Amino acid sequence: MKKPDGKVVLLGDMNVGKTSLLHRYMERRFQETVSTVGGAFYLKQWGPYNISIWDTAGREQFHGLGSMYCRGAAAVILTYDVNSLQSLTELEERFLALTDSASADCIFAIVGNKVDLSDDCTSAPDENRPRKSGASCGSKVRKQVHAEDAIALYKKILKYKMLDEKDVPAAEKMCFETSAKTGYKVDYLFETVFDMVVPIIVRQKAEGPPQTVDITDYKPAKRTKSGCCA
Ligand SMILES: Nc1nc2c(ncn2[C@@H]2O[C@H](COP(=O)(O)OP(=O)(O)OP(=O)(O)O)[C@@H](O)[C@H]2O)c(=O)[nH]1
Ligand SMILES: [Mg+2]
Repeated sequence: MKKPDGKVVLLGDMNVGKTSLLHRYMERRFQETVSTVGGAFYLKQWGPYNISIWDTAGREQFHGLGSMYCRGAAAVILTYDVNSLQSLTELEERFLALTDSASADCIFAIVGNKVDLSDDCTSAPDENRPRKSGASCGSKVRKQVHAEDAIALYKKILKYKMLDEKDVPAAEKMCFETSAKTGYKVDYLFETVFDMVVPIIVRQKAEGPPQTVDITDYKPAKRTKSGCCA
């Protein structure tokens, strides 16, 4: 297997459609999924580079693995379901801290999936009315999360990472709405992210492997009978 040059990780609550987005992009179809256990990855050739795209489990019981998958990541795709405000809230409360192990110049994309269930309900919410889950809008449900909510989260992420807005891609560019079911904006999402990841890969390669000690390589010195080291 070719060694990946860079890493992109999908994070987000269970059921938001991370696996379905990856299937749609890599296999060009929408198929029934089972809830992910642990994590899995695909390799994507992008120009001269191999990019690994990691699909992680949203289930709480696998939460501890998240920061391991994020280690050294050049991009993190934070995914929510546009019909679940809770799934957006979880990104900030549960998933953002997992990205501490990502590359220092990691880019963040925020993706609202399942727009096919509500895409005729894009008008701004009535601020005086609570956002009721499942409220009807024509034949579809009213969207619970709007583009401005995702943009607000992006700005919170910048604060959390202590990044200046002028040094990173604009929020409007990094917040996407997709449908893994219809394929809406799925290619656009991944390809925008891959293009942005290339300069990070180039820098990571120029700097060489991270200066860390691999403790699995450690072999204790042989002890002689007298207790001194050989
Ligand atoms: N209508 C619609 N359903 C979707 C879409 N994407 C995913 N689904 C459905 O939502 C459910 C969950 O999708 P998954 O891709 O397994 O979700 P996940 O985020 O990988 O979930 P975990 O692996 O548990 O973290 C499945 O029944 C999918 O068929 C979409 O864009 N539109
Ligand atoms: Mg999954």
